[in-house]
Amino acid sequence: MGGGGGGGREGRSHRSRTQRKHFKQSRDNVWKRSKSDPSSTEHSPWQPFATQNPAFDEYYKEQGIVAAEEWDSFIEVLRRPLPAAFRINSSSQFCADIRSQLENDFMKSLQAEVIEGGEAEAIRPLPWYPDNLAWHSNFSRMQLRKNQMLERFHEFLKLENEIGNITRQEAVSMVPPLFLDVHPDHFVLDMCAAPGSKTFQLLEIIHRSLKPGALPNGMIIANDLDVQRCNLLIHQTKRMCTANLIVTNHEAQHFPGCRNKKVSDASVKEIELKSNISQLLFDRVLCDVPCSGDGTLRKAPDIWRKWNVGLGNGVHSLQVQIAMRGISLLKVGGRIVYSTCSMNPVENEAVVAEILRKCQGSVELLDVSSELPQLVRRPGLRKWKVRDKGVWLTSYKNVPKYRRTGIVPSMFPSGRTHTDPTDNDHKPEDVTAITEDGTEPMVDAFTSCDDSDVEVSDLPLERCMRLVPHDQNSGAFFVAVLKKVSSLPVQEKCISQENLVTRNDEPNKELSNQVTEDTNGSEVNVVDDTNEKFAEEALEANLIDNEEDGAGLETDPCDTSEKNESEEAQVPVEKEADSKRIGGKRKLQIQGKWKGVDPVLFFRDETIINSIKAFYGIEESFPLNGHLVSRNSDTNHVKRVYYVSKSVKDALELNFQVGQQLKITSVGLKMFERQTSREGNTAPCSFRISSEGLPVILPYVTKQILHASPVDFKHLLQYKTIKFADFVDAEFGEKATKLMMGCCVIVLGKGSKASSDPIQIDASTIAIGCWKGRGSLSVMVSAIDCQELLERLLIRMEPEPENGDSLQENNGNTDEVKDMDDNGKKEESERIKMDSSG
Ligand SMILES: C[S@@+](CC[C@H](N)C(=O)[O-])C[C@H]1O[C@@H](n2cnc3c(N)ncnc32)[C@H](O)[C@@H]1O
Repeated sequence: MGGGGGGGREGRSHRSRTQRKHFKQSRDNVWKRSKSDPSSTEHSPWQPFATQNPAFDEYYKEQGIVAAEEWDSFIEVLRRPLPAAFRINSSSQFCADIRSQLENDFMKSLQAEVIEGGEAEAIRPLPWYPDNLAWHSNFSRMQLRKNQMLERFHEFLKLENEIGNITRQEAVSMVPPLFLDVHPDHFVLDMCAAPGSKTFQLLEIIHRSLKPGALPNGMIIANDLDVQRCNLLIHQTKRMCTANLIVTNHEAQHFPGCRNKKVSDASVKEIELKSNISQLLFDRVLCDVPCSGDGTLRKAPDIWRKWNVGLGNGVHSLQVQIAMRGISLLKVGGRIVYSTCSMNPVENEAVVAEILRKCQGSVELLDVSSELPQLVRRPGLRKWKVRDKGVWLTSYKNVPKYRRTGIVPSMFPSGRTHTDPTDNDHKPEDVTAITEDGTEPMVDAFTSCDDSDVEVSDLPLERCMRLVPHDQNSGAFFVAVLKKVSSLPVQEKCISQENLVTRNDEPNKELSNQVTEDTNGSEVNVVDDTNEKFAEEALEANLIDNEEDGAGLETDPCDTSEKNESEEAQVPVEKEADSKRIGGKRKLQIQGKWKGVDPVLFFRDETIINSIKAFYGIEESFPLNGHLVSRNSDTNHVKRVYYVSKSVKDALELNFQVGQQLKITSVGLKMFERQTSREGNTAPCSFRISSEGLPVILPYVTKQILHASPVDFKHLLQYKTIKFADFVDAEFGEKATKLMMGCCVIVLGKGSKASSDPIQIDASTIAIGCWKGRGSLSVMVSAIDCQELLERLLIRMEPEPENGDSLQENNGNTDEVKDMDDNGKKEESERIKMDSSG
């Protein structure tokens, strides 16, 4: 079995409910106007969003991101709602089934529906995405919701999305992980990961093509600054059922290096041989930074109103800092992808150029034009201008002195400072008068500049790529792929973490631009106080959180919370919930080290572990010792035990050795859950195997496991509880009575007498957790997972009328079974108390 989706996850419904609030805070569906939107009132009729902004037009026309003759088609497409796109989870057990359903069923049945935009197909695979795994639908999300003819397709998307078999994600947002070239043994850092659609994609890649029960050697650390968005990330990635993920909550620009200084260089090798790691270094880094988000205008038309040049300018320096930290944590030879969903060269090419300058040859901007050849992309710009306070600036030397805290040299193509102290130290009166509030003047008489002054970068920035909406009816994105070819240049000064987290806001020129290699032992090494100050400007600039979450929103049947949805659009991503300004100083993490997050602890209670091993007959080849974690030091009260892969185990051990620098908000795959039963202590093992963990441990389970015939398996999913005497395969019922009281595993067998087959687990094996009570067997799988499994079984299984086991024939027996079930269910549900607290 694959690592993903198919096994089912009980308790998901509960999780969905509790997480819904956060999902409402995504940017999905913002074509609906919020009640809090000042341009809409409770009583006024709905008004379409204004999809224009003169400052936007002027800015991008001048930057020349598309040729003048293309402008009209560019802007026309940008004003249209974004068509929906989604990706099939390539590591899901049902990946091939779902692809075939799309290719053979929906592609044809949807064709008849009204299609806007004049495209030929209702849905089609994205040509540049491998293996027909990503799909474009010409229906917008709004159409999918409102059009009854599309209901079946919409229901399919919702269910498969919730289960984790597909992920709704904007097409262009799927591009950066593909260029990262991730392998299953890679350590990957996703620096700004929430809401997690790219993290999910990365997880799919490392989990692809694994044998049942096998885990990849690699792992992913998914980080986000925002605690609430970390919850979204956790919710999103839970659907993947992975033991190879750590979710952390740090400022990416200060992500801890976890270097174990106690390990002398001489002994590093020895420690590595013991399969520990002495430092967190990554083979791949995804740097999908916070940005102005104007590439998502089609999905989030509220950005039309909010857009101003300050958004991009304000976040440039933070973007540089985050990317530089990523590079310092990257292994030599490793790849980093820098991406934004903004079209603005100041957030894109300017950042890449600054990285290249800072790295002085230790990082190479890769030419990836031969990768994904069917993806239409535009080369990066080598020439752009900076706009500030209504003025076009072609070079830093034109920046008035009083603006030099806001506009930095790295925003310009040359990156040069031109530090002539007499330059431009006056405030142009007209500029001040018009643009004091930071917004763009509408009338722009004084802003023209001579194009002959425009700087041209001498760096190969054409290797960057910009995806524009009218090329392939998508959103916009910017991607640059870089390779670290040698260690970063070593600078004399290393600034400690303490210096970074508490300091004056005064720019410190001496410290500017210091970058040191993390392998040199500095914990935090991208230092630029000037940048820090601009990063704060970015916070004030009301940065736009520009990503889709794709997951839970759509699954909320009571989709009434317009307010929440659009309020989120107004909340700055960079609000830094945990940062406070005190007396002009900025302090991070003032709420203590853990900020309410309990540390992760290894679970080493041998009595419990041995009882689990003995009860389920878990083979020795499945490593349990050292791979189990919990958040509770009192093992008597541990309710859930999580499983971590070897790579994650190594990272956790390192984290202990370095004084728990990583603030971990989520780790591990829920493997065992304490289960209490009204029947008393009759169950010899108080932990059940959770549905998430089952696919991983299944090949190693030798006791408490039975094959059921397709018809009995289906009845279990349909009716949830069945008395032993009522199974169609009497032998199965008999064997079930002989199981020990407590949790057991029921595997879908192939024939009518499946109970007599030897149990063999392969990639197509379907299994569920059940509870063996005194008189019956009860399914321990959530309703939605039962529904999904049933639907998959119905598609997969051929009716076999002649042997009495066909699904059709079985459907004829429904009443009988249902009656039996109703009794059994009542009886059983009183006895089994799912332990969902704590
Ligand atoms: C463009 S979104 C990332 C989208 C995500 N990669 C995905 O595909 O779902 C940017 C994210 O950066 C986070 N963020 C903002 N500032 C950050 C910082 N200094 N460090 C880490 N994350 C930050 C925001 O909370 C936001 O979730």
